[in-house]
Amino acid sequence: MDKVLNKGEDWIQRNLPFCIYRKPNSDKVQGVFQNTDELHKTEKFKEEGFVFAPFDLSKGAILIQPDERIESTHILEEQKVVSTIPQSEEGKLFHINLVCKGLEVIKSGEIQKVVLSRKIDVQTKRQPIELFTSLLNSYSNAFCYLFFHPKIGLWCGATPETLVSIKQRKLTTVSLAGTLPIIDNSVPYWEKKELEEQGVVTSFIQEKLRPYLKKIHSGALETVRAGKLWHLKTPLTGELLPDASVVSVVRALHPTPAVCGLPVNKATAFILENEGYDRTFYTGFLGELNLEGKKEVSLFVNLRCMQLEGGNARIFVGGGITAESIPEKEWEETQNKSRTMLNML
Ligand SMILES: C=C(O[C@@H]1C=C(C(=O)O)C=C[C@H]1O)C(=O)O
Repeated sequence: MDKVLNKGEDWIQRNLPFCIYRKPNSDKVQGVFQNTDELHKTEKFKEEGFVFAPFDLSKGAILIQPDERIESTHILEEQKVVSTIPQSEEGKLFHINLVCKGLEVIKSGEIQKVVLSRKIDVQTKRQPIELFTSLLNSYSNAFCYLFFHPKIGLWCGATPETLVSIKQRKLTTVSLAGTLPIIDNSVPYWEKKELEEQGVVTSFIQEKLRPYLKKIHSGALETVRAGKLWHLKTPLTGELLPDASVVSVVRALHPTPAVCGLPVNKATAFILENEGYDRTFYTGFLGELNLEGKKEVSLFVNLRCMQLEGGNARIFVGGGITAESIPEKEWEETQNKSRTMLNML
């Protein structure tokens, strides 16, 4: 077995914290391993390590200290595993009611957009390293990871969404929203609803970043593939002003309306009151923090992910609700999104 995967396996056996991961379109698998089971947190994002932050950032972002770091090259293999797990209709009524409630608040004018989500519990016999290998082979353009901390749990995912990357003071992020299933590989026709929804996310990010950047450049709107789904994406770049800190940028961006809603405070309150479960680390973010002493970060939004516990896999899925949303379609969208992880089990 590959040395990074081997070490991950070893760290699970030894009950020690680590994250192994591969960045989008890279063949490099990297690992950050901590030698004690201490739970470290970061508030200022100035430390070196791997950060794993919850949706509710006030609960504190976890930091894995880079006591050991290794990397290797992963050669893609054809993915042979095809899931036999059927899609369940469980939770449909609750989710549809939740979307209807969201729509009422949107129609009252109090909220413009809210991202509503749910969890799906399924049994699996697959082992964490085996699952991570399947993610690597199936989702080459995603950020694939396997995270473990004995005091937090075991998570894995293949996210299509960058929160923010900062290299030599150059900032890169994306506005990602709008979802359609991939059918026959043909590029989809985007309706007004999706285009508007994604436009709102783009404007929010631009506004939020303006105080920290010299200039902000928006690239062309693209249709991108994430597993069996299409999304709309606008790349955004800029140069950080000399006094702009990483923590201020992260706090300005998180949570974006792609995972929370608008206005952020009201959408957050609606989510916490009505979703009926705790998102914990789903729609939080994760990634490299100042590794090798460089003031560089590479953070991704924790989407298309699941938490593994014993033989249970808890998959998390959600979607943006706006005035034009149709509850039944929103349910289907979460079903489609769940396939990204379900197909690995
Ligand atoms: C919330 C999720 O995805 C987010 C919501 C999207 C949407 O509403 O269309 C699209 C991509 C993500 O920004 C998820 O995958 O669970």
